[in-house]
Amino acid sequence: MGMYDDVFRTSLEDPESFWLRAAQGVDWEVAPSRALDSSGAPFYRWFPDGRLNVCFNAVDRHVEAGRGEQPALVYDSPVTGTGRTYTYTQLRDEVAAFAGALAGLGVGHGDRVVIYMPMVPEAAIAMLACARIGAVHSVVFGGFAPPELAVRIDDATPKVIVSASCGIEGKRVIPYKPLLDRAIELAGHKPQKRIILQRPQERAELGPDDLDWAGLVADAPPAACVPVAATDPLYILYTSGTTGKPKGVVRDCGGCAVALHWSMGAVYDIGPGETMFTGSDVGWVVGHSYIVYGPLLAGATTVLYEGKPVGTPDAGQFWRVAADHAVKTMFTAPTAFRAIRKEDPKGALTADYDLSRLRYLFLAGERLDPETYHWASALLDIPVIDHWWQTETGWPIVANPVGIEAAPVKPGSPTRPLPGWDVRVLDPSGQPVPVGVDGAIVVKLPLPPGSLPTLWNDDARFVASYLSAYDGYYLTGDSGHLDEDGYVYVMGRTDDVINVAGHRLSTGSMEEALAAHPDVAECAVIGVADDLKGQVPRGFVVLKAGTARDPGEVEAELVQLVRERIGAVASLKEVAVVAALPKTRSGKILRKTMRGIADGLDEPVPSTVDDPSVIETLRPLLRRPDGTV
Ligand SMILES: CCC(=O)SCCNC(=O)CCNC(=O)[C@H](O)C(C)(C)COP(=O)(O)OP(=O)(O)OC[C@H]1O[C@@H](n2cnc3c(N)ncnc32)[C@H](O)[C@@H]1OP(=O)(O)O
Repeated sequence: MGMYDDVFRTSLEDPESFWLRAAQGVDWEVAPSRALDSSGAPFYRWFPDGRLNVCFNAVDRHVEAGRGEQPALVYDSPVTGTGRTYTYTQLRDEVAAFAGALAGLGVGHGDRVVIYMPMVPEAAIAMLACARIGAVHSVVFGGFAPPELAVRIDDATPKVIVSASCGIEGKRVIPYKPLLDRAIELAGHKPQKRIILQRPQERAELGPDDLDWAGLVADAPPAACVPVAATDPLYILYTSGTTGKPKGVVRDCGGCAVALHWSMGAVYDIGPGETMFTGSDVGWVVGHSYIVYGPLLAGATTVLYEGKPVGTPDAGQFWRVAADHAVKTMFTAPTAFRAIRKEDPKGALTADYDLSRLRYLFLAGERLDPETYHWASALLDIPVIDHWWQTETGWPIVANPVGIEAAPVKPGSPTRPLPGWDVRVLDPSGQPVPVGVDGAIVVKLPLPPGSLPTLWNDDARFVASYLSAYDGYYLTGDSGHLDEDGYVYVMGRTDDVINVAGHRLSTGSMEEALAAHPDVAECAVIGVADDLKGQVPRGFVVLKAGTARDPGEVEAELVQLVRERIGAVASLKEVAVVAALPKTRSGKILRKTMRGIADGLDEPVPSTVDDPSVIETLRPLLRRPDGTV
């Protein structure tokens, strides 16, 4: 039996000892006497009597251990032509100062702070500063439009919002202040203050409730780390559900610190002094876990990159970052590699850089297609590791744990479940499906530390969304199968959530946006396969009877409407006005059938269809975006 089998078995047979041992990798104010509290099942709590501070673990303890001069965070920004390295001492001082500024505004233990920022070091500093004083941050991805930000403000009810004057998207400067002002206007909850980081590319005009980051920090006394309960929330991160209202995934302090610290060694093979580069955004869980908390908890160096894989200015930037900062482990989404490959099919730009320190490429966020896997493997000649996880889980469920024991790779599979994750595949009646047969991928409860204990202020939705489909199991919402070696194959979603360039988006919320147009009677949004982004949404609308508008005009307005309501990141570029949508006799729109036809599958028309001719009329339009056959 191999090392992986041993560790995996122990983690499931004796989780108590396994996770208490892992907890020793973290510094505690009060060490936990036990790992798991099941008394409130299905609500589980990890390290119930432990007390710690996550910021202390991510920053201060490395200074105290004598590594204050080691680089902690490297900011690399081709879009501004600037960069900066923060040592652990410098990072501690900046975080303590900003934490002092927040405390001066009355932010304390349990208060929420929304962070709406581009990829600047101050985003990570703000997150760590919240953790330092026991406040709960909620980072909102900068690509979301004001209505999406407003919904999150209303749910998290923050005392303070931290933002910046602008973000930079390639060559475009995007002023953030008007977006923030609009969101606050739309929200019912009004935060007391907004702190704005002024950037030289576009300065914001500050109003009476706005405070300038630099001025505030200059006058702030540094704040000390406040120990909190391991079960206290560290952050809330919203993720798309099937309806328009996003789900506020809660992460607790103790579980997050222990699991991320453990994963840094076991999964990513990163230890103190080594460098990890995660090409993502702090607005996603990948950014929370593996740009900010994971590498810092491990005492490693993290690279925070403000740029794109291509176009800022070229497809060699990931290689430049890897070479310049002696990166050992790189982590990004498959889309980023598909974009690089499209620009530089032979990977010729790698020749310009010394990649001898790069040991691993990790990919996640969407399905890794075998073609991209083979291309990256051949180009880099290092292990390319597909892994699968979710905002809810906080760290990987399935991966090839190179820090424990590397398993043979099977392209198309992220390998086997990691220790702590008891993954099963079930049929609709709750029975395990045979090897090779697709079903719902679930995880037997309790989930390991670091995964969501609940949804913010919504225990009922937590149970309804994740725990009610199969008693005793967490429903991942992904479908797939296991093979004879226990390898997991994740094939798609079981709901209407789609994955566009590694961004999880709700077709339901796009439909809500389309339905808000005064000329739209009904609509459907489906995700269709896309060579670059994995999936892209396509919208189909039926106009209200008697509408005399030009369909092309309405289509363009609808594309713009989704951009304004959800954000450019939704990437809804195609909306078609149609005469009717295919439905069952009971009136349910046949989205799955539409999806199958659009993806070129031999999709059977269900016997419950009301009017088969509607599908036949739509078929050419579904197959080809321009309607040609
Ligand atoms: C494992 C758990 C998880 O799954 S957590 C989620 C992990 N996912 C990720 O890390 C995301 C990976 N994807 C990416 O980083 C990007 O999509 C990459 C690959 C870099 C490509 O970026 P880009 O060329 O901008 O395409 P895109 O599809 O992301 O963007 C579509 C439109 O949205 C815009 N956008 C994007 N980000 C922002 C932002 N922060 N602020 C404002 N706008 C943004 C883009 O500019 C683009 O706009 P447009 O349609 O071209 O006008």
